[in-house]
Amino acid sequence: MKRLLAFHVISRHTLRLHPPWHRLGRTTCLLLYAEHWICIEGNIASGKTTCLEYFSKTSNLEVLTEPVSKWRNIQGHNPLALMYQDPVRWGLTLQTYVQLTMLDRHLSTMSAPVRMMERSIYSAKYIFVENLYRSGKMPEVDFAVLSEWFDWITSNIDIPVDLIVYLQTTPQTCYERLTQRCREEEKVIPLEYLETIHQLYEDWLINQMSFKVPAPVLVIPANHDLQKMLHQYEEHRGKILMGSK
Ligand SMILES: Nc1ncnc2c1ncn2[C@@H]1O[C@H](COP(=O)(O)OP(=O)(O)O)[C@@H](O)[C@H]1O
Ligand SMILES: Cc1cn([C@H]2C[C@H](O)[C@@H](COP(=O)(O)O)O2)c(=O)[nH]c1=O
Repeated sequence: MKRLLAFHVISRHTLRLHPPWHRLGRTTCLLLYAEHWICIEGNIASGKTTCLEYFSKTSNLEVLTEPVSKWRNIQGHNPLALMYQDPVRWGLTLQTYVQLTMLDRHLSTMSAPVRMMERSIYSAKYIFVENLYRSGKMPEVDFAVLSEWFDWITSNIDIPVDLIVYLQTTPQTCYERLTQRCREEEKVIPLEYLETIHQLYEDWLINQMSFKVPAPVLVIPANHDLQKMLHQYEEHRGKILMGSK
């Protein structure tokens, strides 16, 4: 039992950064693989936070929401609002901070064997940085700096992801939910923006033709009303939490 508790506070990256982890007992090493890391992915306002909220009532499960509040307030500045106002000028600023805060989430000490996290360092790069760059709103040099940072992080630090749950919606549904949520910074978002983000997600996770997918993908259709969504989460509970069929 002691070993089990000890295991909970040792994450894989800690072991990697502080060798020699191979000296740990055999039991500990076996238990390492009992960890289960799930990332919930989807377009803006697709229902990720709502999904996390629902699963947060599950025992032995830790939920990590996106650090949006940090993106809206760093020492009194709002890089999220700045980016929407002037993406060419502030895209790098926001995305640098997103990358840092996502990495911090990935590396934070686990308090339960199952961890469910909203988005990931991967989608920040493959969806949002990529979108800024492809749409001509991120200068080439900014994209190069972010890309080198991302490549360094992902080749030198172990970022375990065991399952990606993709909440698949239409851009129109997200537009309606986003309008209803009414986050101040996002009032300038047009439907076309959500269409582009949607396509980037589809190419990454469904068509798997743009970037490496770091884990198996479970697709959950997410246009449905809340009741049906909760029903679907129950249906998929085993698959999501344990990776079982
Ligand atoms: N299945 C659903 N049907 C209708 N509205 C929903 C549904 N899921 C979430 N919402 C609402 O849509 C908005 C965005 O949901 P949220 O969970 O914050 O999305 P995300 O975290 O993906 O941005 C919120 O106002 C939320 O209450
Ligand atoms: C990861 C990431 C997010 N954003 C923006 C997109 C949205 O306006 C918010 C996140 O809200 P959501 O409801 O959880 O989708 O942040 C961004 O601009 N860049 C990013 O890398």
